[in-house]
Amino acid sequence: MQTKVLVIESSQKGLQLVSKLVRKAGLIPVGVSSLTEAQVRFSLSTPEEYLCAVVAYSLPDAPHGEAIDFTISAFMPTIVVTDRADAETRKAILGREIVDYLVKDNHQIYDYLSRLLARLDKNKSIGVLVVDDKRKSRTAMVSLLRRHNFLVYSANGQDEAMAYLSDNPHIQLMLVDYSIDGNEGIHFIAELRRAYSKEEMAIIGIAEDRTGLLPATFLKSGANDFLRSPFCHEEFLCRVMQNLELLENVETLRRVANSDYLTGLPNRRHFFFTIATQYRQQADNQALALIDLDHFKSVNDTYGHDAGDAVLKTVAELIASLFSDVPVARFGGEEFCVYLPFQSAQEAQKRVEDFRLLVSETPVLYKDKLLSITSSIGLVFTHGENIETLLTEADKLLYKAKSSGRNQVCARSI
Ligand SMILES: Nc1nc2c(ncn2[C@@H]2O[C@H](COP(=O)(O)OP(=O)(O)OP(=O)(O)O)[C@@H](O)[C@H]2O)c(=O)[nH]1
Repeated sequence: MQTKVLVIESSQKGLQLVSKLVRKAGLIPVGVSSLTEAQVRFSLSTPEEYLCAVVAYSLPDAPHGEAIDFTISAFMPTIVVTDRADAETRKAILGREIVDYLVKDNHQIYDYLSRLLARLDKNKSIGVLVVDDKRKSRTAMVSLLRRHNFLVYSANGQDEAMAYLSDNPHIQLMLVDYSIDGNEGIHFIAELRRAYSKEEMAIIGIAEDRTGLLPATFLKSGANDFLRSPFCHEEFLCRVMQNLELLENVETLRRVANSDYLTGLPNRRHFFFTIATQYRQQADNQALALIDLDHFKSVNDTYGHDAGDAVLKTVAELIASLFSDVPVARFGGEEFCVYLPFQSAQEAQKRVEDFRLLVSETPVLYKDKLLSITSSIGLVFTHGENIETLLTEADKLLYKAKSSGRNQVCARSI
């Protein structure tokens, strides 16, 4: 597991600060104050354990970036921290194959370093596709992206790019050059947008653009962003990072909007949306189970609200594991719902009955107490009714299960 970050910094204060940021990113700092110490530490450990290195440009025993050369030669993605922002130092740093460099002149850089470290870890599972017909610029972009731990693919035109896309669903970002296949870059992006929304695939258009007109054309054709070439290393990486962060923020919002905060199961709205979009054509042979825990109020009253929450989470886990192949939801309170498409009445009845039994046989451990729970379930089968009718009928059957003594499944066909 690559969870360690080698921090080489001679100032004690700097070492402490960077180590704190490394920990904040969920990683383990290994701090040393000189190149010699770094070499010793590294020789005593397994290289694969290191995600990257954060290295001060100038150290007492390595005044001209020699520590950077060491970490790069040890195949560690290297982030450089420096006090100096002069052109000569910048040139000396960027001449090496580093991930990025940070000048210690304001506090924002520490926030940036924190994001960068978290990204290097996440990037290992993110695919980036470079589509450019010019080998030199394609290779340069690939090299920059690899240093950031991305899974990088490169194509010289649309056909090759499409082949990569169909084989690699983890590709989330594309860099598309204007000039591919005879200046077809913009057209290609417009075509890509038929299959991939801006929220699922970020596309950055690239062009030399002497006219000033291309950025708008790219953006109007579906690109998330535009980069004018030749571009500098830093702008390229900032845009890549920013576009991926945007994609992730959208994904987080979507997840929060679609799921129940306590159990993580889909919520009622998302449940209906899934059924409406994924099962629209298949109304035959479907079943719906409405599940309600028995005497749940007394769990809260006797053991407290936290105990009630623990019960709800356990039941949600059982639902998620037994019905992982079908839409499920927490409707609210202690009520859950399971939709079973393409299943005979016998199959659905067996699955739901197995679940009821499992709940009754799975006491929930809360602090030092074992809490027994049971559930009542209304189950309805149909060959053609819509989901609203199924729900109304399942509700009636649930009421019957409650009034007939609880801990049972009441089922019927409609
Ligand atoms: N701990 C906890 N309790 C909740 C939550 N949502 C709703 N409840 C409680 O769930 C209880 C539901 O009580 P009732 O509707 O009377 O149902 P019951 O006690 O299970 O009775 P029957 O359904 O008739 O067996 C109420 O006390 C709610 O306050 C939650 O997220 N966490």
